[in-house]
Amino acid sequence: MKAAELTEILQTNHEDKEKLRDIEFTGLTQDTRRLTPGCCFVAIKGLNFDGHEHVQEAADAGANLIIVERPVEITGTTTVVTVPNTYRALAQISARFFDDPSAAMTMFGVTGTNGKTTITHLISKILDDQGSTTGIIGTMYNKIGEEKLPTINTTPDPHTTQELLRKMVDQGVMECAMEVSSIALVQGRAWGVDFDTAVFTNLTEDHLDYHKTIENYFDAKALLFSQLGNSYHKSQKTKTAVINIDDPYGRRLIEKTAANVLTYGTHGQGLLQAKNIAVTSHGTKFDLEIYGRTYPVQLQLMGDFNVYNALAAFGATYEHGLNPEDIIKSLEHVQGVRGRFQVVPNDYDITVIVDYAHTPDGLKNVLNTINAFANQRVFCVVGCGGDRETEKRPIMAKIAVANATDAVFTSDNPRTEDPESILDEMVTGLSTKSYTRNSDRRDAIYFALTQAEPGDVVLIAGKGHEDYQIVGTTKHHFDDVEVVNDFFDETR
Ligand SMILES: CC(=O)N[C@H]1[C@@H](OP(=O)(O)OP(=O)(O)OC[C@H]2O[C@@H](n3ccc(=O)[nH]c3=O)[C@H](O)[C@@H]2O)O[C@H](CO)[C@@H](O)[C@@H]1O[C@H](C)C(=O)N[C@@H](C)C(=O)N[C@H](CCC(=O)O)C(=O)O
Ligand SMILES: Nc1ncnc2c1ncn2[C@@H]1O[C@H](COP(=O)(O)OP(=O)(O)OP(=O)(O)O)[C@@H](O)[C@H]1O
Ligand SMILES: N[C@H](CCC[C@H](N)C(=O)O)C(=O)O
Ligand SMILES: [Mg+2]
Repeated sequence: MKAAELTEILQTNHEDKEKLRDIEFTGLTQDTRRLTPGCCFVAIKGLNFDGHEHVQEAADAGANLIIVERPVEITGTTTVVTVPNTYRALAQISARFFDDPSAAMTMFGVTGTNGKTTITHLISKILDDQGSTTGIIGTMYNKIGEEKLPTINTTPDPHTTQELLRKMVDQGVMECAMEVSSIALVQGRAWGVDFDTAVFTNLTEDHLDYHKTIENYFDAKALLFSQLGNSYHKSQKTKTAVINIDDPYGRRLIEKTAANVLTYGTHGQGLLQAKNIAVTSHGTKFDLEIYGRTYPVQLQLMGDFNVYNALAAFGATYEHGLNPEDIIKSLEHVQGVRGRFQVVPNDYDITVIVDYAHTPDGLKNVLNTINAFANQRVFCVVGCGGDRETEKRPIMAKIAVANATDAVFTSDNPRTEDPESILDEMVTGLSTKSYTRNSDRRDAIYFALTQAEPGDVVLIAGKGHEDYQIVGTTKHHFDDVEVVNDFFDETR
């Protein structure tokens, strides 16, 4: 790529623009550990490292161009250019380097505390059923058609994102549903993506260790909506915001966007509404109303919260031009998303549910859904992740005690924290009689399953699809569903 192209997109002074005139680069990276000769290296200041301290390494390894945001000293002939914000520059250069793939397809960005993974999968399923080949970027994996690639973050860094989007376009993907986390929005990971549709699910307490206040957390989510249509991309696509109007933060978001807005809800407001919702142990029924027309819907997905997820996916794909009957048919066929209200079949008439609820709101919703059909005991095995916000710990424990007959507290991913200290924080203020505690997750699951009688429900919350447990800095293999199956294989 000719660096001269960057003069249009980078905020540099005249002198630096001149420097860019005659350079070319063959690759792009923000990590010296992955640098190839002839490439452009962008120095990022992270939480653990500062790329600016690695610029000499980059030059020595043969970088043709180095982008920085503060003065650096290097020996050698590599060209160094300064911009105000290297993360933004990385997003912009990545989009250009991969020839702006998001502009060549329909991009659905989904943000909110809970429901992102579910909604991206629903959108993808609806479109696949219409014969599309779709992509997904999110928590569980990045998906290009049938191919699933492992991922570290819910929303990858901008370089990885653009590289993925380019692969998608090259492989015939025309639509991509992408989870956009609040942390990613603050860090500018999604800057180079030209979204057509932005979906807002809900906003409740989460990630306060990172954002500090709920207002900052809201401001982060709002960036997806304020940036919609304000980008420097080549395309002139129509922009749509699909917003949950039952959520007070959703109502505030409407003011933040210049895009067309489709509101959805279940409380009698919204252009798109669900009415007469009935939850059973086999699924959820409701009437979907849009612009004065009503359609009956029978989801296999459980829980009120999945009605919201279905509305969000309906709204996004309806605005994309799909026929309501076709969308509903697809929604009705979805059996579930892995680790989200996943029922683990067994021969003992115990309803075992593995669910990714790892926030207070998520846990409350899942327990409410269970209580709507359960008529015997409800066990709730749950923990809270280490090196994450501590505020949610006692709140989640109280929700478990209040909404389950038997609360069993255990470890989630303790990471570098002491598992017993996390449990101490969870049970603060609770009577010791109201719960059982065992920091070994396998033992805690076995304990609940041993106690359970036919007809009881056992919810195992917090880790959903995860097939690992992070203890210290080591990732061990651990899979809630597998542990449940081991129990039934071994002990009965
Ligand atoms: C706290 C946080 O957000 N960290 C993210 C951040 O890492 P970091 O700031 O630690 O980066 P760093 O390791 O200090 O490196 C800084 C720079 O120096 C470079 N470097 C470093 C060493 C070297 O020798 N040479 C070199 O060039 C690195 O490549 C990098 O460019 O940038 C990385 C690349 O984008 C992310 O993978 C990483 O996410 C970590 C793994 C993480 O756990 N993040 C969580 C908090 C997160 O982002 N979660 C959200 C929400 C999840 C959800 O709700 O679903 C998510 O989107 O995943
Ligand atoms: N619309 C919703 N409202 C509230 N809770 C929900 C909703 N959808 C799902 N949940 C609960 O939250 C859990 C996580 O759902 P999902 O993975 O779809 O959310 P997410 O936003 O992708 O989460 P993450 O931020 O961890 O990626 C589910 O297992 C369920 O318990
Ligand atoms: N995206 C969230 C997921 C939390 C899942 C839970 N199992 C944990 O590890 O705390 C995070 O990384 O904070
Ligand atoms: Mg997710």
